[in-house]
Amino acid sequence: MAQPPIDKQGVLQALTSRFPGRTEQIEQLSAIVGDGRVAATPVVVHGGPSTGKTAVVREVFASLKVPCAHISCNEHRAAKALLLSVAAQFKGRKRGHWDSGSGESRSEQVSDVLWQLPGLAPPHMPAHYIILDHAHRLASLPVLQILMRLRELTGANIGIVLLSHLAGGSGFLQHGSHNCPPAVEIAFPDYTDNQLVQILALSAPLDEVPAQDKGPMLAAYHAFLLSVVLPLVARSSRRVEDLHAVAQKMWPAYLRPVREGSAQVSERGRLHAAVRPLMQAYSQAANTDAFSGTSGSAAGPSSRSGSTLDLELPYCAKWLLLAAYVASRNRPSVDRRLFDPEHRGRRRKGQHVHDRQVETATEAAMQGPHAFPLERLLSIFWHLMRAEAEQQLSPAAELAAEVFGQIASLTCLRLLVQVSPEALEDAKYRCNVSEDLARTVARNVRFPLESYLLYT
Ligand SMILES: Nc1ncnc2c1ncn2[C@@H]1O[C@H](COP(=O)(O)OP(=O)(O)OP(=O)(O)O)[C@@H](O)[C@H]1O
Repeated sequence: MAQPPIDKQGVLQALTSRFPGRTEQIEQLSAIVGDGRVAATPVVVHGGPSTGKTAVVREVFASLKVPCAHISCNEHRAAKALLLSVAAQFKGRKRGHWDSGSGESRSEQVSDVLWQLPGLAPPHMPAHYIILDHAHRLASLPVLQILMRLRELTGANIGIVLLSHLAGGSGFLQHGSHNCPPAVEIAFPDYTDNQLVQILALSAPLDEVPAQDKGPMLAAYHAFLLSVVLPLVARSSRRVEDLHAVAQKMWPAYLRPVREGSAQVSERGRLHAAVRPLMQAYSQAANTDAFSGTSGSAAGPSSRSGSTLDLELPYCAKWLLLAAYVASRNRPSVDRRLFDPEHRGRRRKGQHVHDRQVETATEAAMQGPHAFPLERLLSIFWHLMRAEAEQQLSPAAELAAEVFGQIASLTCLRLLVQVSPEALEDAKYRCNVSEDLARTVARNVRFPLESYLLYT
């Protein structure tokens, strides 16, 4: 039976009211995938954790009824498993149900699966899409190149949407894959406080509130989010789920005076006083928690204890953190002196910190960490890795493969902060870890940090 035509305007309206703060992104994505033809270029949807990438992209596809396979690169990174899951989801869709791929023949070769694709998404039919979630985890793996060039390689009418914490232009697509076509980028910036309030207010517990009281109750909920939930949580986490969980815990206490008949819903001061003990208990609990407590404190992640990080961070992340620390403390002009073999040889003869260095170190400490482009971070990281490989302390090639995933993890932990999310080619980062912490990590991996800090 023929499908009724989609009311695109209605769909867009419904999507934008369902996802506050994402109107522009919904319109951009719908314009690309909504016309039934294949996107000429891959699409990279990028932004920090919990910025709505997965939810928005899935809903846009579902609402516009565009056929797609959704793959999480946290689960699948091997080419065969990934392609089998794509083929199974496309087949399941043809059969009218979704199939995660569990029943597929595991004896098939990658090439067998590839050649099934033109039959599942023929060139004369509407485009099918692969949505690759956490795509930065495929950076530097050959399967990413295959996926990016699927249409060219197989002739199937398949487009690709990559969801990632990193912009494609920031490097994860380019690294080792020069043949990839250029991508259209759609940025999902962090939400403002007002946008978070609008999002959280969508799930305000109003079901049991009589119709005539819903307006005042919703206004009270907004006030509650702004005066209780955001101040308590938003500095350590801006994840919608975290904020929502705290809102659920605190709301009954905030509303207790109204329930007991001792205050009106409009008496914000009295409602706030009722929830204050619970807020204090929450802050204290957070402060004694070595992880969330310090990240939520005014001092931020830079004050985390080194020993906690020693245990938590993977080896590759420690080297990235050290590279970031060096990048944020030294001026770019000293990189050549540090990493050029000739200069390095000279430095080895006298590794003491000279008087001038002590002065400039003090100046640098007063100025705080500099922002640096991703490209510079990677360059310093590769140099450190090369030095590490020379000393044969660890398998540097394996570390290199993990690098983009670890950058994303450090960004999630806010040890690395992306300071210019919109500027794609020159996305900039800042490393906020304290000197003590940097030294602890350096000691842990036996890295002579002192001799890499030239400052000027
Ligand atoms: N604008 C929004 N409106 C309503 N809910 C939202 C919005 N943004 C995020 N959410 C909700 O927040 C949760 C996390 O969103 P989602 O998983 O889409 O984020 P993400 O950017 O894909 O995160 P990650 O990169 O960590 O996978 C989901 O429950 C989602 O519905």
